[in-house]
Amino acid sequence: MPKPNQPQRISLKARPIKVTLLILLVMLGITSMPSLLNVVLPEIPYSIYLPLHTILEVIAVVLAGMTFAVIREQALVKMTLRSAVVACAFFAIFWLDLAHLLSYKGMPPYFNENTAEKAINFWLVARLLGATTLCFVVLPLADKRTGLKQYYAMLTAAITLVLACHYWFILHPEAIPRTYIEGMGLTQFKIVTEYSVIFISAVTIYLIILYRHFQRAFHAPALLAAVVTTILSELCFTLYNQLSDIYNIIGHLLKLVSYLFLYRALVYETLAAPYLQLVRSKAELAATLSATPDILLDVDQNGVLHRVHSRPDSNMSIASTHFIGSNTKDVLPQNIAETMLKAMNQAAQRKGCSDAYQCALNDANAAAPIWFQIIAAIKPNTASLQRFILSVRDITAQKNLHASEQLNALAFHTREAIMITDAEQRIIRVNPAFTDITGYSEAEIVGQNPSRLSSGLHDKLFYQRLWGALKEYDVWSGEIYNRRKNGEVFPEHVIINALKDNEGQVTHYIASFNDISKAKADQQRIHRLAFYDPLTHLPNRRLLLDKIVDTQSESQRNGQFAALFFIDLDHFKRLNDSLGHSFGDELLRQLADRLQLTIRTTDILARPGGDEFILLAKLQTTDQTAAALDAQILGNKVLEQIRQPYMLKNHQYNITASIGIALFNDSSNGVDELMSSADLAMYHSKESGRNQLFFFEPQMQQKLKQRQKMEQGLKQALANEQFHVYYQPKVNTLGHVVGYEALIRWQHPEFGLISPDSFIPLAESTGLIIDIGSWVLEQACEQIAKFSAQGESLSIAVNVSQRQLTRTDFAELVSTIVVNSGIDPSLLELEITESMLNDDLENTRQKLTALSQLGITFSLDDFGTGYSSLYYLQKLPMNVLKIDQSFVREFLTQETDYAIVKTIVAMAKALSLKVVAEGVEEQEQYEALVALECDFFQGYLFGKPSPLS
Ligand SMILES: Nc1nc2c(ncn2[C@@H]2O[C@@H]3COP(=O)(O)O[C@H]4[C@@H](O)[C@H](n5cnc6c(=O)[nH]c(N)nc65)O[C@@H]4COP(=O)(O)O[C@H]3[C@H]2O)c(=O)[nH]1
Repeated sequence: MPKPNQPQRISLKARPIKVTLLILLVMLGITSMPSLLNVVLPEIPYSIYLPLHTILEVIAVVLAGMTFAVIREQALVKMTLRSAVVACAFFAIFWLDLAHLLSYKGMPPYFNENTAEKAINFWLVARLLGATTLCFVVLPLADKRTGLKQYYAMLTAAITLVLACHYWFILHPEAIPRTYIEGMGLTQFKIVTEYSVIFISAVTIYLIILYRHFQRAFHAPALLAAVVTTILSELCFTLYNQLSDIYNIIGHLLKLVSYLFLYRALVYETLAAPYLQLVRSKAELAATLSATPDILLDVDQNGVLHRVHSRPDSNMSIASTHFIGSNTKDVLPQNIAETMLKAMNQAAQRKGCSDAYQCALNDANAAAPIWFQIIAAIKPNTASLQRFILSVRDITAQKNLHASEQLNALAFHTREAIMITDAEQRIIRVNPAFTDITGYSEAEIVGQNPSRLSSGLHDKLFYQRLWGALKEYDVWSGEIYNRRKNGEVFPEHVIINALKDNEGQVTHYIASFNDISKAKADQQRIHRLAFYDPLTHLPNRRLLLDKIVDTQSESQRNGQFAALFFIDLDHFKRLNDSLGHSFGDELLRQLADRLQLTIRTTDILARPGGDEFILLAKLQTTDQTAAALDAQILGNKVLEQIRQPYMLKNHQYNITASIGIALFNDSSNGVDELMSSADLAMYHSKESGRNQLFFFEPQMQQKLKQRQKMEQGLKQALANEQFHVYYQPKVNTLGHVVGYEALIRWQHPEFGLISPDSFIPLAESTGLIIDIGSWVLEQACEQIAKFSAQGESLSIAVNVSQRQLTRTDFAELVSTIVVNSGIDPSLLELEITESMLNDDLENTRQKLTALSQLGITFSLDDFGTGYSSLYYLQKLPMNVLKIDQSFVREFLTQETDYAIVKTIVAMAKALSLKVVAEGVEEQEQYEALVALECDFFQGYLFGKPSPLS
């Protein structure tokens, strides 16, 4: 059965038609045989011929009429050019054949006397029209749609043709060329006309074959048979001589057969095809329904079930058939019935089909809800109650799949890059994060091997271990350096999982990774900050201590010596004070670079802070003397390098350093002890005139131990009341005591009386100076109060350390003590050394100003040993300048010292400051200083520092 939508090719498979064509060919052979053999066939008596002709023609006329009627009906439903032309042509053919039948010789007169030519004329026009129509019918053009107007125009033309034929053939036959002459037979005109019909039919056959691939609304094999039969029929009409000739009868018979074929081709097809289509559609529908997993319900607008279709194997089929006649509201769960109603309402509104509604059935026995999809469609041509076809589909699996797909998709779109490969390690999928991190789009990387990302930084062994772990444990995680599309190498933390099937065969590998460049950079930054000095990028104290411990254990193992060099720059502070901190920093940077180039790569140069550097050098010898020699050579090299001039922003600067060296070849001494040893040696080097190196020697050890003991004792000294304040008098030009300087002493139980020079730096470095300083201040204030109580207005000068001064609450601390003591603040003088004043001068100024507003006075101690900056004198609320005793000591013999003392006095006068000369030990010094207009004097000449009894 040809499919309705496929072109109907010419195929003579249709059996009856094949047989008919065969019979026709045989008939052609038989009928043409007498002509070919020149045998004269016997004539049929006209009395028999006429009724026979009449019967055949009546059948033909009826067929033509039926063709018109059926095609016309069809044309009114679906008007194409073909149906319109065939209907109108067969309307004309019906009338022309009828006229031919009625005007046949021997029939009652048809309007006037019948003649053979009159019947032939109607016949010829009908045949020509029939052949031309068939020729048109096969053209693809005939499939075009047309309208009623065109149809009626064609019908009018057909009627006009019929009327014109009647007019000419009945009233004016003489105007028509002769077709038959009694006794002579057919004229040339008649034969040519018949051949014309044959020619047109031959063209039709050609066209049928030409357009055989077109889909056409007729049965092509039957039409082909009709056209072939027409040709045979026409051939017969060219052969007869007498009207009652046997060819004439055969011709009429063939014409009838041709009409039957035509009817089959055009009419039967148009009637049968839709019916067959309907049958086919029904069968297809039945097949579709049996294949559909959906349950189909026929429900009316009230919700009453009329029909149910479900597959026999559906688990709802039995139950559903029981529901017929029931209302969905009564037999279905409420939410399902409501959803159905919603779908039906929407379908009714749309006059068609609803959306797909979803609802869940929460079955108590089921682990999860069962999901349904419901679609309603209006059932056409239903009576008063609107009916709907509802399709109910179980979409639970689909829903679950969708949910799991969504989950998968969600999991796939993480910030973590995901790469999936097949078992052959071909990448089959990557996620957007992969593209973000690597720069490769999915299209670029799919199909490639992951080695495309390789950085080349890992060796074969690395990958062997990776694949080994994957094989054994199905998982590997670690850090890999890979390469981005732009060539940049980046670290990633990756987890690779091997996925296996039921047989244990690897099907996929899934790698998920994070770009840890930033984390690594942060880690490095934190490491740098924690272990390196930000200025010089050298290891800091913490890292150095670790390295010392490592080196100590290494030395312990191999007995080789190592040396710790304490390198302290000489008078580095001067650089900061004169040129500023940025110059100081620059020098430290340059120095670090230089020393880095001087030392071996195995040596470690560190900067624990300030102007201090520590060098840890492995000496690679087990002999102490050789080690000391090596260390000395290295130390001198370092000193030499440090001594080289520095270019600091166009300023040439020279500096020296003092180095202390401690050797070790075991870990018997702790790191702290080792550091203290080197430190001590460095101090020794400083004490010995700087710019040199000293080894830590055993006798230094004694000092070191002493220092450690002092440090421990210092912590308890205040509580144990071991401190005492000594007072040294200050006299005026008349030699009268005008005040005292408070100088602390420490009465150590083991070491006896210790001078402040020995423990103040220790107190400074440990921070104990804060409490000690406050204690001295309290003592001094108490003493002033005592003087005042005795009626003596004597001032006391108290030394202030840098650590005290830098405290933010310094001013409050001092003022509280002063206020609590109830003394006249102007009797308290705070001594500040110039070297304390470089850091944050403004802050210091504010504190001193606050205290000076209280009445407290200030003196600048050790003036002349530092930069003797006028700037400080100008900025700070100073009252007194103290000339350092180093100038006083030899000023009478040393001209420069004399000049300095003289200048300082003159400068102080100019700035309205009082001058105190320190360390006056001789009468001559005193007199000379008086002559130089010094205001006050301190020294052993007037009294050593001692307790006031
Ligand atoms: N050769 C010689 N020396 C003389 C003469 N007259 C005084 N001296 C000594 O010179 C030092 C003067 O004190 P300084 O310059 O403030 O130097 C002080 C001061 O900077 C510091 N100091 C003393 N007591 C305190 C204190 O309570 N707090 C703080 N922060 N530092 C203190 O310790 C330093 C040393 O103090 P001292 O050992 O008491 O030493 C005192 C004093 O004994 C003399 O004619 N010849």
